[in-house]
Amino acid sequence: MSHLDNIPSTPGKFKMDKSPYIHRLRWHSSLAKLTLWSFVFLGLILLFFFRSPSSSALPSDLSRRSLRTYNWGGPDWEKRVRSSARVRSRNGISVLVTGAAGFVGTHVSAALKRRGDGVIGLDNFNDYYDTSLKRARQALLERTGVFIVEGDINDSTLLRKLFEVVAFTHVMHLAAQAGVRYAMENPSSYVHSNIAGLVSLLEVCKSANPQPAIVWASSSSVYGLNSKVPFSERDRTDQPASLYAATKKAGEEIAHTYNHIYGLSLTGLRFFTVYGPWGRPDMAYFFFTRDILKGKSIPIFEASNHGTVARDFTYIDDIVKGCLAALDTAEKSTGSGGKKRGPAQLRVFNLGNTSPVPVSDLVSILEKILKVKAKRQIMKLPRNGDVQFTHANISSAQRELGYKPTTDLQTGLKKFVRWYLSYYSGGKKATG
Ligand SMILES: O=C(O)[C@H]1O[C@H](OP(=O)(O)OP(=O)(O)OC[C@H]2O[C@@H](n3ccc(=O)[nH]c3=O)[C@H](O)[C@@H]2O)[C@H](O)[C@@H](O)[C@@H]1O
Repeated sequence: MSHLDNIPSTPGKFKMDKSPYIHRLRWHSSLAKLTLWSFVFLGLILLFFFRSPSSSALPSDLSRRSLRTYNWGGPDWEKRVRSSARVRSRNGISVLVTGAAGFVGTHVSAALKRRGDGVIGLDNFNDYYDTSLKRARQALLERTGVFIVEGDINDSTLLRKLFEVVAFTHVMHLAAQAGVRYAMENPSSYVHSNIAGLVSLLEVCKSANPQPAIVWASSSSVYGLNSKVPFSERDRTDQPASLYAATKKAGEEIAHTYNHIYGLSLTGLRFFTVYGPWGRPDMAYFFFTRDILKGKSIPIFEASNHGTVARDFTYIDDIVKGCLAALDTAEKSTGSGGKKRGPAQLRVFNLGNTSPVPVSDLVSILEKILKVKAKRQIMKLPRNGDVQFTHANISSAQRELGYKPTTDLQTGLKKFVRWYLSYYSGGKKATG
């Protein structure tokens, strides 16, 4: 019997003894043991959080994933950061890319590096989906010379350290809790990443000297119940249909505040259902592919009265071009030392494809490419945040960013499937 077995788990486990004296003695000794073990336990927890001076300790009331600790710091680490952030082309920029092991983050980081910009990635490698895919993306970036620092955007000590080591000219902020439906399961992770994380990042950016210009990922979901099509940046965005959308909308308002008070240059990009190679396994096109190949049935949502559900699916390469153009046209922030010195740029752009495709057509395209008939299971659109359709008006991005999507869904899905088959035939399994 282990000595741990003596510790009562609940006061209810105490039995009444005949002698009140013996009872009191036992009670006192048990209480002493309980106190002792409580201290030992508390000590262990504190040791866990503070064992390294360069590890981050985060408030415990946030999401489960934020309790992780990360190791960073030291001369070797700083050397890697500097080398990765070194600008190698004339007029190049140095960019901190948050969410660099994510789908869009990986593609944007690689594209920036390819043209000679300095890039440092930051990612917390959370387990919202298969982390081995994130690690594979990390390995891919490492081969191109991009170092991803492991850490959370809520860790302001780490962020400040990064700005101390590198005078970033730009921040490409892509770290977020993504996914529309998962917000019902884990609401706090959306608040943690998309609101608290954004504020933590902007706080450090506003105090940096020089302040960087920031481009960040908003979402088409901010249009929510808006029924005016195509969605224009001027349309109302005050009817979000999911908590995810609400946190992205909150992000846009927070961006306004930091622009207004501190002179930060801020550009929000409303992405429309981005897809492509190295994509996110939680997205429909990805798990439809997996399940069609497995012979599993796939749920296809349909609105009431057999209404079509459609998305303005946008190919990753088009999105990357939009991101780079947003960075290149971003004006400098105007503040310094946390003080605004003049008005600064504040923009928001739709980055979509401008041709919505019904989800059932997406499935037909996949069937053709995979040469497998899907087991379609038509379901009512769940009332958990999904909107019936999205459709981007991109004239503003076209005018100011030179943004012009060129990949249709069929071409883009072919490229995705080619990647999917080669990635998962290389011994990797699509889990889920
Ligand atoms: O555009 C955006 O801003 C958003 O795009 C996607 O959200 P969503 O369009 O809902 O993408 P999927 O989850 O891949 O769904 C695509 C379509 O398939 C439908 N769907 C989804 C899941 C399913 O089981 N069946 C089904 O028919 C959805 O209703 C939707 O019309 C991303 O997941 C969000 O992170 C992103 O912010």
